[in-house]
Amino acid sequence: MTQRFAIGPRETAGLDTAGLRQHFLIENIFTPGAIELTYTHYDRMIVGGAMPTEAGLALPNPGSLKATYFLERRELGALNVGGAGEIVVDGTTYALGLQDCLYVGRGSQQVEFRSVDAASPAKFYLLSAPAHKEYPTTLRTQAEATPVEMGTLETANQRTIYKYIFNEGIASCQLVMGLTQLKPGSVWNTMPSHVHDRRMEAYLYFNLPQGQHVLHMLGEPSETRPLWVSNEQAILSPPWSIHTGCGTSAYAFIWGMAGENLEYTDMDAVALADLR
Ligand SMILES: O=C(O)C(=O)C[C@H](O)C(=O)CO
Ligand SMILES: [Zn+2]
Repeated sequence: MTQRFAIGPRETAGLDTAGLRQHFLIENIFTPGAIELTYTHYDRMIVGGAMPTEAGLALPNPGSLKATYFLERRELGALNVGGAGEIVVDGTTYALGLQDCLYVGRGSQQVEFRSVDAASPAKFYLLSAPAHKEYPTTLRTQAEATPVEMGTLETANQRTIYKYIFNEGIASCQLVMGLTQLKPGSVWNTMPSHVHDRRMEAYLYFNLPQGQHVLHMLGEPSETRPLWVSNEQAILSPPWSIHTGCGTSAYAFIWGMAGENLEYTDMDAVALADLR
């Protein structure tokens, strides 16, 4: 498990492109036959991916957690963006189709990720945050994640937001997780932009057609910075940072947060005129 330290707005403003990428971009989320994990000190979120092929992949217990097992003091969200898959939690098997999400509660000792067909492997995007109590392990399919329509085609930000783990969906200690799909012809996400100083956020950009990319924007509203992102790469978004993106085509992304509360609507909009 690699590690990222938390840095503040002043330090961020002084970074060059390589420095910005080193702190805020996670280039490798899905490796066939492996689990990739990055520990960020923003709200101690762990961001990663599990891409099982022929064999199942067990959630490891990285030494740096100093825990008896990964979820001894943590909760986990896993959202599948690949082929059909299964997650086995302490002997119970959950089937996850495309864009289904499993919440795994604190105290679950053995978690294994499997693909139904190694030729079309599942890709489980993983987020894990510290947890103070046990909530039941719960599956929510995309069909159950009530869609909310936002934006318009005229402003190129027409999109559907699916919420899975939040105060009115799957119960959790602090993890919030969902997915946004842009409509064809729309390219702007999280526009108008916002910050939420009470929670960090992580983004996985995916469903980008071959050769298309996203320009992700971060930084304080008065000091923004661009970062080019490829398909299936993730971004760390500090609580003080805007996070908005513009693609060279439509795309999707998984957003996830940890921090003070579970209310999706807890965000402070930034007026376009105030962005610099
Ligand atoms: O496109 C959007 O708007 C989003 O998906 C926004 C994220 O859900 C988010 O930033 C939640 O805080
Ligand atoms: Zn946000």
